[in-house]
Amino acid sequence: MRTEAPFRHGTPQKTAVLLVNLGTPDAPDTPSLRRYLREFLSDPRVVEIPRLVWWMILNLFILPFRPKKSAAKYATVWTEAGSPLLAIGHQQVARVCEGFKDRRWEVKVELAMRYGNPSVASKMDELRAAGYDRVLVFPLYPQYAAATTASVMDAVFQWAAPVRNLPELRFVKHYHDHPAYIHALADSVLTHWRAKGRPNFDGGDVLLMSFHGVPEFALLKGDPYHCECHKTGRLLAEALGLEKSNYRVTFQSRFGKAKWLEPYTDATLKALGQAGTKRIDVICPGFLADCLETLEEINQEGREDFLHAGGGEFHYIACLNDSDGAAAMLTEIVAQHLQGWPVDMGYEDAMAAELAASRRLALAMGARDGQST
Ligand SMILES: C=CC1=C(C)c2cc3[nH]c(cc4nc(cc5[nH]c(cc1n2)c(C)c5CCC(=O)O)C(CCC(=O)O)=C4C)c(C)c3C=C
Ligand SMILES: [Fe+2]
Ligand SMILES: [Fe+2]
Repeated sequence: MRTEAPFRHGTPQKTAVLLVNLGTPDAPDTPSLRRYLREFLSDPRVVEIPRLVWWMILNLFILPFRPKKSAAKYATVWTEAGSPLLAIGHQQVARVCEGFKDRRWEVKVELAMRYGNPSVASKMDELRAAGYDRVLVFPLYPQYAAATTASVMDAVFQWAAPVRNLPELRFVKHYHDHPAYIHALADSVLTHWRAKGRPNFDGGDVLLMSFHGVPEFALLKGDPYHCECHKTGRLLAEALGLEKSNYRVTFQSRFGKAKWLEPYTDATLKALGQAGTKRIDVICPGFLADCLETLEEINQEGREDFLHAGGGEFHYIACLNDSDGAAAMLTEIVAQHLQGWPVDMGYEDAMAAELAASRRLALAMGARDGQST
């Protein structure tokens, strides 16, 4: 148990939300990748192989080779603001803060990464030191998986173990079928179709929904991830008015030799290309933010697989990122989970927020009027 500051009576009740995503290396270079992959792949939630056997495989066969290859891939998607996953995460935090201001809510929003920086423990420490006595932990994965969502929960419990005076804690488990999530996804597809034209589904075009894979044994051992991905796929197809033959649900990013959830995205892309499919649109609904797995694996490698195999047009539909749909959805889901916790601003802050909101509205209307002339 750690030594803590003495308890004080009468401290105001404050609420915080911690958005958590997977994590990313600090830089697209081999040492950073080795550090990141060591932490990520040492998590027993991620690789469920007996520890001693896995320790040998990881240290003898993976960490000497994979970091260099992965660093080269990260370099192709790295931006001036750093890793896309982290940079977009910060934008998402800003959008949720805006959403709260509009609701006249005073809720602190922070971002943490399950692996790498900023760590879950460092953010929980900061929140506790600043007196946040209620924390909603929101793993940003729409579909629950032990390898991702439960691992975020583990990180919070590990942080909590030596703490005496714990904050109240809540967790979002998943939102794979939340109407605001499905609506945001459908809206992003429709926006893409408005800009690029709607695929000719009667002519065999396909909307491919690619989710990150997990080993097949996870499904057999009771992990709901596979079912939740399929439910998201079905609800998105319904929202778009698609027939079953118009879309596919596939799984990407296979790691290691075991059988993973099928059908695999890369094999499907090649098969669709070989079948002479004229156009496919690819969306990755399981990723809230664009990252290596979407920008490199799908939009670069997947595109090449499809076109090389003889496919026609390849369209990549970006993740929800910091879109209005993502902002509305995140704010809505957080609001539902904060019920009963103190969130309201004091009078003066509420007035300032009112002013800022009317300024934003005036600016938006000005921009709209400017566009239409
Ligand atoms: C969206 C959900 C994710 C699940 C489920 C998931 C499971 C999972 N992943 C690996 C191995 C790797 N994943 C890597 C990158 C990566 N994975 C996710 C998301 C899920 N992973 C994201 C968002 C990212 C990208 C992070 C970024 O910085 O952009 C990597 C690292 C990259 C590489 O070296 O290829 C590995 C390795 C396993 C083993 C697993 C489930 C059991
Ligand atoms: Fe992954
Ligand atoms: Fe299933």
